[in-house]
Amino acid sequence: MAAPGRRSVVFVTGNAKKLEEVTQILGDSSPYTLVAKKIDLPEYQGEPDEISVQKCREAARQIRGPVIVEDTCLCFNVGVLCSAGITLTPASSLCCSGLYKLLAGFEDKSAYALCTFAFSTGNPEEPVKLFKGQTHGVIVEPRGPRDFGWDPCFQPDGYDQTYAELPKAVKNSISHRYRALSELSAFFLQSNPTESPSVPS
Ligand SMILES: O=P(O)(O)OP(=O)(O)OP(=O)(O)OC[C@H]1O[C@@H](n2cnc3c(O)ncnc32)[C@H](O)[C@@H]1O
Ligand SMILES: [Mg+2]
Repeated sequence: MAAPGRRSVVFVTGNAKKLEEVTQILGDSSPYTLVAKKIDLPEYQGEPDEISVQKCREAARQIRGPVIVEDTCLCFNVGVLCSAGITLTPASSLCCSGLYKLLAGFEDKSAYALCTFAFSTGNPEEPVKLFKGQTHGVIVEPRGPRDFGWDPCFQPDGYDQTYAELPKAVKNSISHRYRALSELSAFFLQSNPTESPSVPS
């Protein structure tokens, strides 16, 4: 239940680790309460923006009200395989060691994690708003706990530990998710200054 006086927004995700991070990033002091709904939405294919819009529209249709969804993908920069980059979605997901091996023959192991939050007012006539965050890094041989997706094989630029090895608080202060959530919070601040979510700076 949302605390009295705090705005609540439904966040639809089927991923408990993602929800855990979002909750930690927003922190207790946020005047904004996330009401999590575990719904396994279809895994749409396409460009990241299209995926997020479709996912959000479907979530809003099911919830019948304002809703947030989040979509994350790991994009490789190797121009040889695909000039637009390769996006890892669950439909094409590989285990971490597979991911590293996939890039083994390529010199360019750079990649970026892209997170997109999508917000719908619940009105299908209104456009879905997108808020994005990116963190750049390299794909390395997996290191660290393997409890969250590709964290063991993504080493953010400027660090010698992978996302999985870094303390959670550090990942949550530099991550793609943190950056996208900052954009979302700024939007809520702007649109409703008295009842808005905040991301600690
Ligand atoms: O219900 P949703 O929110 O869609 O949850 P999902 O697990 O399907 O999430 P995505 O489609 O956004 O994510 C695609 C894959 O990327 C993984 N992933 C997402 N965020 C990650 C992160 O911060 N670190 C590592 N892996 C992540 C996730 O576990 C999925 O296998
Ligand atoms: Mg998904």
